[in-house]
Amino acid sequence: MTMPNSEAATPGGTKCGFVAIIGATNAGKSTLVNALVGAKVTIVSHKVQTTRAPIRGIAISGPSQLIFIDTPGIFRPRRRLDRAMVDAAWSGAGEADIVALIVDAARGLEESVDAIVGRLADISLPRILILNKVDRVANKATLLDLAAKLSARVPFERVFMISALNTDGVEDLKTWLAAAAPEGPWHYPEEDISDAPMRLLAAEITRERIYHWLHEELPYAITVETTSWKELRDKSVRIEQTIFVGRASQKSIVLGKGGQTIKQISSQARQEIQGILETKVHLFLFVKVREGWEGDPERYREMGLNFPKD
Ligand SMILES: Nc1nc2c(ncn2[C@@H]2O[C@H](COP(=O)(O)OP(=O)(O)OP(=O)(O)O)[C@@H](O)[C@H]2O)c(=O)[nH]1
Repeated sequence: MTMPNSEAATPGGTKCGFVAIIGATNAGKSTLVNALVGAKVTIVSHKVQTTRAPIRGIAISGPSQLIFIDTPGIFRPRRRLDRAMVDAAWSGAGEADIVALIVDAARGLEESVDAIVGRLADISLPRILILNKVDRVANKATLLDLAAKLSARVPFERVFMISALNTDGVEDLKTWLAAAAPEGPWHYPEEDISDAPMRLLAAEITRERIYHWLHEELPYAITVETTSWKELRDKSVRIEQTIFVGRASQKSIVLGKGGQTIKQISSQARQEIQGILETKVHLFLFVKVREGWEGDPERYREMGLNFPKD
């Protein structure tokens, strides 16, 4: 494995593994990475300063640093942004040390899983299969059946049956990944992991809240940037963020009637950021129209994506 950032080396016996998490929408990728990363929330951003694919989280297990590469769960991309994200996902998978396919065991072998498995066969890297949501499967024999069907399509080094939500089996998975990671220096210095990306994490939290409230009304991607971060004397933190939308009509959707929507988004995002920082947070959100950004290669680069050619 190449080590572009050798300055981050931790001397003696360290391991560092890139794990690409591949799965259909709703398979539980975020829940799993959050469970693996644990209380020590690190990078959970689509926009980390990396030349690799976007990173969803970093976990430390003994001498091993595990870096989870994000894969958006869109496998029928129509828009340019979606295509860029899917391309990033697959190129990320190609650069990883291990590819982990996560499947919603309660839904079984649906079409989207089938499509992913078909493409997985082209990647000549160690693969593992993670059957998630086993808490929702009453008949455990169906799990073995599903594992057998998927393994017949493409061989896996190992099959894990977990519940990311209850964290059942997550520790075993983490221990296995940590042992399987190749020897080498850590890619990210520990202090970088916990400090620098907080601005990105905070932006991501707001973006998630916007999607939560508006995913049906706002089919277009929006971006959020943390523009200011100040620690005040009373130890509280004042954060300013700008939400970029593609059109004026989207701006009014984000604001909502009488500013009600943005108020909800702001309040929930503030509480979540507050929970992570463990200090009082003042969050100020601004909405700006940035027309035509979907056709602007620079914006893609900012998000760590390549601009897809048609
Ligand atoms: N019952 C149960 N629900 C789960 C489990 N893991 C995840 N979920 C739920 O499944 C839904 C989707 O989980 P996410 O982690 O957002 O899935 P994702 O794969 O990251 O989704 P995308 O980012 O949209 O691709 C959420 O409602 C989770 O709470 C699990 O082990 N058991």
